[in-house]
Amino acid sequence: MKSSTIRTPDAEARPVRVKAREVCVFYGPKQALFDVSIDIPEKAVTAFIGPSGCGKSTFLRCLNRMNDTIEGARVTGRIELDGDDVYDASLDVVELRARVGMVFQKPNPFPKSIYENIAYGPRIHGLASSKADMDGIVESSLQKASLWDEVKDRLQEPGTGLSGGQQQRLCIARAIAVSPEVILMDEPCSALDPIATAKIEELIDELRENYTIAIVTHSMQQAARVSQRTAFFHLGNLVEEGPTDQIFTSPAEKRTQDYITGRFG
Ligand SMILES: Nc1ncnc2c1ncn2[C@@H]1O[C@H](COP(=O)(O)OP(=O)(O)OP(=O)(O)O)[C@@H](O)[C@H]1O
Repeated sequence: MKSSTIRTPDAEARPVRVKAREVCVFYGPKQALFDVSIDIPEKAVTAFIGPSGCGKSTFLRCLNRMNDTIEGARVTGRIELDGDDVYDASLDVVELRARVGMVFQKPNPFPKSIYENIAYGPRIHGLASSKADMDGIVESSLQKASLWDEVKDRLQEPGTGLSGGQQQRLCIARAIAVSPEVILMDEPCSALDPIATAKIEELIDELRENYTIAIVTHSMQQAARVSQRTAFFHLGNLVEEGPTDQIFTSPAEKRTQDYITGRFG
């Protein structure tokens, strides 16, 4: 596939980082996704919305092969990251998951210190050649996740001792620490209170300057606040996708209109 660009409402055309074509997913005999094709541009947030069970998380997990970990799951079609076939048999999946990081619904820090939560990934990927190097990666990752000031004096304390919102920012810092190109977020605020949610949304907005972000959200308000592009899924189909303001104000499809006006969902 040729490289291309895509327009986001805030800026000039952005290069496409992730290309999915005719992606189908099966869980055993049951088909959960039907021929999903989408381009995801860099330095923008793409939101996946739609009613429960429509396949948003399933599709997100295709992008870094997290579905490989689900027994009976099968993916067909093609997904490219910067032109590389994500499902190529010779591709190193551990490497892929460093390039395409993931943040989950419930914050899931390792049962280790705050420092170790960040240092673990860079260590296994050989990204630091000295203790000073590693200290630098830990600090800059926590800075980028807007957590440094809150934890700099307690780096040796357990990550699990932080508040829910801090834990989620720790998980974002952990993803950032291995220098990903893409960050996937699966309802990253669903376990958080409104103040912690606002902080994460602010952070997502900052992160998009440097990363390609795809986020699954149940909240249309959140999609409208944080994303530049929105994709609406229904019953395993990608119904339509486009600039967020267009999807919310003048969608092309009646099903999208019905969903965003609360007629179902
Ligand atoms: N591990 C699994 N095994 C079998 N079926 C699954 C599995 N995970 C998801 N499914 C099914 O695939 C379909 C899509 O689920 P998915 O979780 O991707 O939807 P979703 O839009 O993210 O839903 P929600 O918003 O409720 O999280 C659903 O019918 C679901 O039951």
